[in-house]
Amino acid sequence: MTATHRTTIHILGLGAMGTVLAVDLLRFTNALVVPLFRSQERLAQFQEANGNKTSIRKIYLEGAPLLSYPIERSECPESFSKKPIDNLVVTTKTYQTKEALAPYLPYINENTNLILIQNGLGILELLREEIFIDSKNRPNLFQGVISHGVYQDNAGVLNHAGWAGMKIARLPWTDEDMIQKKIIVKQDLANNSLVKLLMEPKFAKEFGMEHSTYQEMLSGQLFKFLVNACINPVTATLDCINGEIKDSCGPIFRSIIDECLQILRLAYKPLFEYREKFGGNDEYPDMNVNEVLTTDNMVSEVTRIGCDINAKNSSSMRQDSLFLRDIEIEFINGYVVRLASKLNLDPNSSKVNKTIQEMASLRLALNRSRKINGDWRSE
Ligand SMILES: NC(=O)C1=CN([C@@H]2O[C@H](COP(=O)(O)OP(=O)(O)OC[C@H]3O[C@@H](n4cnc5c(N)ncnc54)[C@H](OP(=O)(O)O)[C@@H]3O)[C@@H](O)[C@H]2O)C=CC1
Ligand SMILES: CC(C)(CO)C(=O)C(=O)O
Repeated sequence: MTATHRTTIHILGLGAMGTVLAVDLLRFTNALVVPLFRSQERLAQFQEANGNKTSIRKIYLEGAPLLSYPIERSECPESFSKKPIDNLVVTTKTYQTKEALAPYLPYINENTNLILIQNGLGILELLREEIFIDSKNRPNLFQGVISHGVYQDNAGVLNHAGWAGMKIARLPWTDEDMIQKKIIVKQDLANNSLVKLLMEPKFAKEFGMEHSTYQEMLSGQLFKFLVNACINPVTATLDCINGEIKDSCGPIFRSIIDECLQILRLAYKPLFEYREKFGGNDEYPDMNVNEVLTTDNMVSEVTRIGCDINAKNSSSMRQDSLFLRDIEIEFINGYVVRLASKLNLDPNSSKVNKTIQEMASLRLALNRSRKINGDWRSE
C-alpha cells in the first residue's frame, strides 16, 4: 500500500494571515504545515505559549468557534532542515520580507514555489532587483491577494473577523510576461504542487480561493491597492475607525485615487490596454479594467468597502501605528511616489501620495513620541 503523498508547505510569518491560512490547510488538507520563526527564542515562545498548536477564532461563524490544530514541525534559521524548500508562503509584513527570506535563500531554487500573501505593491520589484537577481535560480513566484480580515484581540487571540476569500496567480518575473494565456492557469493547476494544494476542492471552497491569470489577479490587486491607499493612511493619521469618515472622506479619497490611477495607468500600460489588444482572442480571458478602475467608480467602491463593509474595523495601518509598529506605507502610497520617479514623471505628479505618506509617518512618529514624552494634550 503506497503511503499517501503529503505536500510540505513552509509558512514564513505565522501572524494573522499566516495563521488563517495554516488553520484551514490543517483542517481541510493533509499538508505538512511548517512555520518558520525568526529565531530559536521565538520558536520556543510559540511552543511554550501555544502548546505547539496554531489557533484562530472564527467570529463570523455562529458561536465564534475557536479552532486549534497541532503543528507537527516548526523551524527557525538555527534549526532549519537545510533541505531545498518545495513550497514557501510569505505572510510577513511587506517591509519584513527581505530580512525574513535571507536565512532561507540557499534553500530556494528554480523548483521552489513561493507565494506572497501581502497587501501593497513593490515586493515583486524587490525580489527581482535585490533578492533573486540570478534569473536561472529564481523560484516559481505567485501572489495571493487576500481579503480575509484578521485581528489580534487584547487577550492575544487571533480573530478571523471577515471572510472574503483570496485570489492567486503566477507572477511574471519580467514585464514582458505580464499578460498570460489561459493555458498557464490550466498547466499550473495540473502540474504545480503549490497551486494543486491551494486549489484542493474542500480547502479552496472553505478559504474562498480563486486561481486566475496574472492580469485578472492584478486587476483585483490594483483595486485592493486603491482601497488600502485611501483607508489605511487616512484612518491611521486621523486615528479613527473606518466608518467614522464615511460621509466626509470623498474629497481626499478622490485626490488620492485620481493621482494613483494616472500613475498606475502608465506603469501597468499592458493591463489598461488589454481589451484593445486581447479582446476577442479566446486564448486570453475577457477583461476590461477600464470599466472598473475609474476615479468615480473607485471613490464609490473604496467608500463602500472601507467605510461600509468594514465600518467597524480599525485598519491594519491604524493598528500598527497605535501599537508603535512600523507601517506598510512604503508599499502603498510610497510605492506610487517611487513609481512616478521610476517613470521620470514630474515630482508634482505624486504630490498627494507623498503628502499622505508623510502624514501617516508623522502620525506614527507622534504616537511613538507620546509613548516616550507623554501626551502634552493632557498636561
Ligand atoms: N491582518 C489582516 O486582516 C490583513 C493583512 N493583510 C496583509 O497581510 C500581510 C501580513 O499581515 P499580518 O498577517 O496582519 O501581519 P502580522 O504582523 O500579524 O504577521 C506578520 C508575521 O511575520 C512574522 N515575522 C516577521 N519577521 C519575521 C522573520 N524575520 N522571520 C519569521 N517570521 C517573521 C511576525 O513574527 P514576529 O511576531 O516574530 O514579529 C508575525 O508573526 C501584510 O502585508 C498585511 O497588510 C492583508 C489583508 C488583511
Ligand atoms: C479592507 C481594509 C481597508 C479594512 O480595514 C484593509 O485591508 C486593512 O485594514 O488593511
